[in-house]
Amino acid sequence: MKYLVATFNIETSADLMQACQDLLADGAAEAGFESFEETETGIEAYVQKDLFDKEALDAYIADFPIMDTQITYDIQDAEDKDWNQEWEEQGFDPIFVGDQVVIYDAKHPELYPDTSDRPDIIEIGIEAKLAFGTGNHETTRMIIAQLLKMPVKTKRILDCGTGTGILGLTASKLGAKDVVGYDIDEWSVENAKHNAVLNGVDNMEVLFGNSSVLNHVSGVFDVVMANINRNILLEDMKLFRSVMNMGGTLILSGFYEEDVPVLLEKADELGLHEITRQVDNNWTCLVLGA
Ligand SMILES: C[S@@+](CC[C@H](N)C(=O)[O-])C[C@H]1O[C@@H](n2cnc3c(N)ncnc32)[C@H](O)[C@@H]1O
Repeated sequence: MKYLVATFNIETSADLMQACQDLLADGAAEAGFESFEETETGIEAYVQKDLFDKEALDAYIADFPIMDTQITYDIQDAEDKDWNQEWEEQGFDPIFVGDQVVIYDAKHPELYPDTSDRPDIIEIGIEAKLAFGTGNHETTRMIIAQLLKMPVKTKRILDCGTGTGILGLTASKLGAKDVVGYDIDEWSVENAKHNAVLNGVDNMEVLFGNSSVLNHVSGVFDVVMANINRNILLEDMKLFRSVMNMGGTLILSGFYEEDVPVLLEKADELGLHEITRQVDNNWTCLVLGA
């Protein structure tokens, strides 16, 4: 897989730098970028060559939400290495969500968790490859934590932006009747399907595409989960709402605490109300009820 690396330079005042870095990362993510790293003068990020949407990136920069900010970037081929292999070789340590769920690297037996004293714990093996979702990120863990508080047994669950499939797999292991996941990244779709097989989950369907796939999914869902980013959530909340059943729940994450008001405003327009929220390291998870 060929990657490009971009070095973004942001000219702004010192007190706005962090906000600019965060916003730029959001915008770049929509143009296909991943693996963001803050530098002293901006950010550095990687993008798969065939996923790079230059037009979207340039449009975002041209219309950057913080005034009087100059953003330039330099982009070149990333060192040609097998990212996939490097990621897999590193492995990741088991990640516990409370004492009910543990996510472990299925490729690395030496990193398997010792759960002998917790016979009831739900174990989820993930081969992450390049997809997002090992439980290492606050947003993933918060959604799982919220899911654990809900009646999931026999419910229908939708996992938007499924990544490795981790949220859908957890729902399935909690006894969901069936799960539908989707992702705009083909690699993630393959990875989520693979992880479903790995975990013996046979009631999770994984679709390729954005929220428009929901127009072709029949029936409604009891729980809709989406860990994407503020702008996509704002765009897609109406569709999410349209596939929720009466009394259904929407769990959102992938945004910062300062984004809550605008998301709640949208929720209100759609007849959704806040049930609870969780914040971890400024990342936020909102649980909304119909
Ligand atoms: C932050 S990751 C979340 C992965 C996983 N659900 C988790 O919670 O760890 C966001 C995922 O959404 C996908 N994505 C980004 N924009 C999307 C869109 N418009 N529609 C569907 N998926 C999208 C990305 O490819 C990525 O896999």
